[in-house]
Amino acid sequence: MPHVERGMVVGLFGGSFNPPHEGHVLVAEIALRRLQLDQLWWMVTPGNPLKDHRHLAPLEERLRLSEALTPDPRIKVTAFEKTIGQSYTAKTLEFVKARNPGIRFVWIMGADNLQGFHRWQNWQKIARTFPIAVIDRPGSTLAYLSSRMAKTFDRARVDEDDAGALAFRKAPAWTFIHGPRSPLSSSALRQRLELEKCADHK
Ligand SMILES: Nc1ncnc2c1ncn2[C@@H]1O[C@H](COP(=O)(O)OP(=O)(O)OP(=O)(O)O)[C@@H](O)[C@H]1O
Ligand SMILES: O=C(O)c1ccc[n+]([C@@H]2O[C@H](COP(=O)([O-])O)[C@@H](O)[C@H]2O)c1
Repeated sequence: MPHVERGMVVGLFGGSFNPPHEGHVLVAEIALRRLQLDQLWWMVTPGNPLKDHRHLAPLEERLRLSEALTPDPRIKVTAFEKTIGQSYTAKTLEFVKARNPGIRFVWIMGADNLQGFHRWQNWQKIARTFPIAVIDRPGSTLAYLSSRMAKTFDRARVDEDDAGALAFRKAPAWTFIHGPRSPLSSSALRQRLELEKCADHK
């Protein structure tokens, strides 16, 4: 787990990063700036519990590519979930919180994940324990209108103009951050790579 100093504000950005891309970097940059983070932990998951792992690249490769994409020293690329044997976010966050007293954490995710957040293990516990920042993504901008998470925690929504203080709010507290958006996705990149491979073999 990355080293932190007491009093820091740390964003936790979990993902498959299969492969990582500039859309992820944009999310990290927006989160660092708008949430006024001291650090952002780019947490490469051993495997999203809800995704098929057949096309998941090895963790070492996803780590290496993530590191190459993120020169900002405030971004700490880590795969500590593998070390602690965890892929459920609720469990990981419980562990992180217990190990780091005096640190303020914010969970960060793209707007597409807001739509399915109610299928995550102990999702309500996550939302009642950690402030959450949802970053806009093409195709999911209106997700907050329909998602179960947004409806359940409607009254805990914080105006994005106050995102800089989100880490200091008592959970449940969440915000939806609009701003520059990237249409990139790992699945599109994987598809393109497959097509290129097929073309090479012709
Ligand atoms: N272009 C993007 N804009 C905003 N958020 C994004 C973008 N791409 C990924 N994210 C967010 O980054 C986190 C990690 O995403 P992930 O590694 O699954 O990438 P992905 O591009 O969504 O992958 P896939 O296409 O395989 O589902 C998630 O919270 C996801 O919502
Ligand atoms: O804990 C869960 O049930 C859970 C279900 C789906 C996704 N997650 C986490 O959400 C993060 C984003 O996942 P992904 O695959 O969209 O990049 C990553 O850290 C996953 O481990 C967690």
